Amino acid sequence: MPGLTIPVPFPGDVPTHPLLVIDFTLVQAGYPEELDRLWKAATELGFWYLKNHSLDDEVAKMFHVCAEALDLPLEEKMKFEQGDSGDSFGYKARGTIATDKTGTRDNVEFLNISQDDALSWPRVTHRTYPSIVNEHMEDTFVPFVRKSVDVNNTFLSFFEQRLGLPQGEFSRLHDPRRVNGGEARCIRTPPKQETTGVGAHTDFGSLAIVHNRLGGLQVMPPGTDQWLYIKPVPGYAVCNIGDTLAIFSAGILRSNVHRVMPPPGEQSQFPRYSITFFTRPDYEVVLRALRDQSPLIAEAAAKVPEGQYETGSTAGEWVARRIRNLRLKNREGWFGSQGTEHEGVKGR
Ligand SMILES: O=C(O)CCC(=O)C(=O)O
Ligand SMILES: [Fe+2]
Repeated sequence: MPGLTIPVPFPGDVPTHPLLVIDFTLVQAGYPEELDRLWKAATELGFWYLKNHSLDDEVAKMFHVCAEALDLPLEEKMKFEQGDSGDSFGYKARGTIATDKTGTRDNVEFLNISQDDALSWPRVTHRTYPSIVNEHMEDTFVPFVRKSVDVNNTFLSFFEQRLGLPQGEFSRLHDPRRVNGGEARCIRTPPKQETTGVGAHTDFGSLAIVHNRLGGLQVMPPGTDQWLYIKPVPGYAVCNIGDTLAIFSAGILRSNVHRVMPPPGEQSQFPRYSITFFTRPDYEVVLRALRDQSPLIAEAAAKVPEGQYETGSTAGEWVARRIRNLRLKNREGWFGSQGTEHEGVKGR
């Protein structure tokens, strides 16, 4: 299957950023040293490698089925396009969002399958998908979503405990039984690209688990202005914190800026696929720093300008607004004046 195995290794001569490696089995077992390292990763860079996540089989199937789905004729995929009204689920065609302040069009396409639709299958919660997705809901999407939800719930329980929140608070805000924005995403970038794939951004939701075979993902470490590749390591996922956890924790959990560039060196000759799972809060949850529930968060919130982490919006509205603002059709007249939708949490 083209693009799914690693055709050529990641080059040794491009600048990379090391990530802490977190062993999921040790997190589950509550090893204090592993938990300390996870906390360090989540609060300093907001990114870490995850090993022993036991998602390998599910991820292999996802790469396979997603490649087939993205191979469908454009006309067929367009029947499921996410549109310009802020919906995330469905197909996103190439060239529909800007990757920089001048309005350069992106060159990635992706397919987002809602967590709710996978978990309620065959009942539709949000929308329908191409038939190849439906055919593989039970053997591919549902198991991938279930296991990914479990991994992220383990992280959420630990973060809420370390933040001093009441037990079960993050589980309550990310309750899979309520309607939420969680989704599985399959991305494809064509080979031989020279421009940015996914522009600089922070993630809209709470947590992401990214599975990469080819390079391309880059982070800008805090306090620098340099982009560095995150080297894909076979069997390791890359996890990162998104904006909604940064908001709930008044910035204690770090949502760091990242982007996707063409794979480096010889890898650029191949199409790039990536598979991500995003956990997002339930639609009805109001996004604000949870200062009244944790002295630690109250202390952090007191150090930033009043209202910085008070969005006044529910997660459903807030994420939809961020997505709407990305779509080029909604952005006429933006370029040159207002910048991009990529500057992180600024009370939007
Ligand atoms: O493709 C990747 O490596 C990461 C994609 C990403 O950052 C995103 O979809 O938010
Ligand atoms: Fe991202």
